[in-house]
Amino acid sequence: MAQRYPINEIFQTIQGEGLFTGVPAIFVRLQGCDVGCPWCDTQHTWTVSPDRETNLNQVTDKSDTSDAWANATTAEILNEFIRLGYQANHVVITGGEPCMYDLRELTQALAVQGYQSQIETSGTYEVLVDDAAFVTVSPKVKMKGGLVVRPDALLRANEIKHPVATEKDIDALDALLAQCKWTTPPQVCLQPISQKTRATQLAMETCIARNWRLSIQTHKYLGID
Ligand SMILES: C[S@@+](CC[C@H](N)C(=O)[O-])C[C@H]1O[C@@H](n2cnc3c(N)ncnc32)[C@H](O)[C@@H]1O
Ligand SMILES: Nc1nc2[nH]cc(C(=O)O)c2c(=O)[nH]1
Ligand code: SF4
Ligand SMILES: [Mg+2]
Repeated sequence: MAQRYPINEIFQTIQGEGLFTGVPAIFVRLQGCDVGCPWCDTQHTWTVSPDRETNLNQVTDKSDTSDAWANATTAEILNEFIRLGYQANHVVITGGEPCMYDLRELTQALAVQGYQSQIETSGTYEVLVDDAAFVTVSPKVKMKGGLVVRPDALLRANEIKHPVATEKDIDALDALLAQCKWTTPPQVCLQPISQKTRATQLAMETCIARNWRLSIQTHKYLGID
């Protein structure tokens, strides 16, 4: 039986974060996350509630954020891109926590159809994706229930996009980086949490000192999805 993915929303916009900032992208947001970051900007995706299941056309290009979700196969997801006339060839799979699901079928099909896929993950689950997928791991400092960033997820990362509020977040990142033995180290980006002035200042200063990249959530400054 074909794998199904719980879809919170599908929409086309500009990638607002990380190394691909500015790239037109189709976003596929999956429902479900048990990491519980207190500052998470997508808390409506945390719970997969059976009584909030709906049809796929209700969650594509939806105008508001909601916890409604639709189960869809890879073929149905790809058909939605065509039906909606999307032109972007970069596809961002995010959530929620997309790596709660086996993403190999979806990312392999995207590659066959000529799309480049990018996964946004916290690194708390095994990253099951096509070899060609670009993986962005966003480690979290203190996670609920003792969840940790998996070393294998960090090793698969093409980019580490670390959320920053205070110095302790930089220290936690340094400790993580010291543990990993990469042959090609991933790009490190610092992303200030919730556009806070102090966090942005700290992230900028640290990026300059370490030669890292600053990732501001440009879509929030632009007022787009
Ligand atoms: C909503 S998460 C979904 C994907 C996955 N669960 C993760 O955490 O990477 C997407 C990205 O948004 C970041 N993020 C979430 N809330 C944020 C906030 N308030 N300020 C800055 N970044 C935030 C996360 O760290 C992650 O890089
Ligand atoms: N424009 C835009 N860029 C993004 N980059 C990562 C996002 C996410 O929620 O994972 C996101 C998002 O929600 N919107
Ligand atoms: S892991 Fe991602 S989706 Fe889950 S709570 Fe944290 S920021 Fe939100
Ligand atoms: Mg977002």
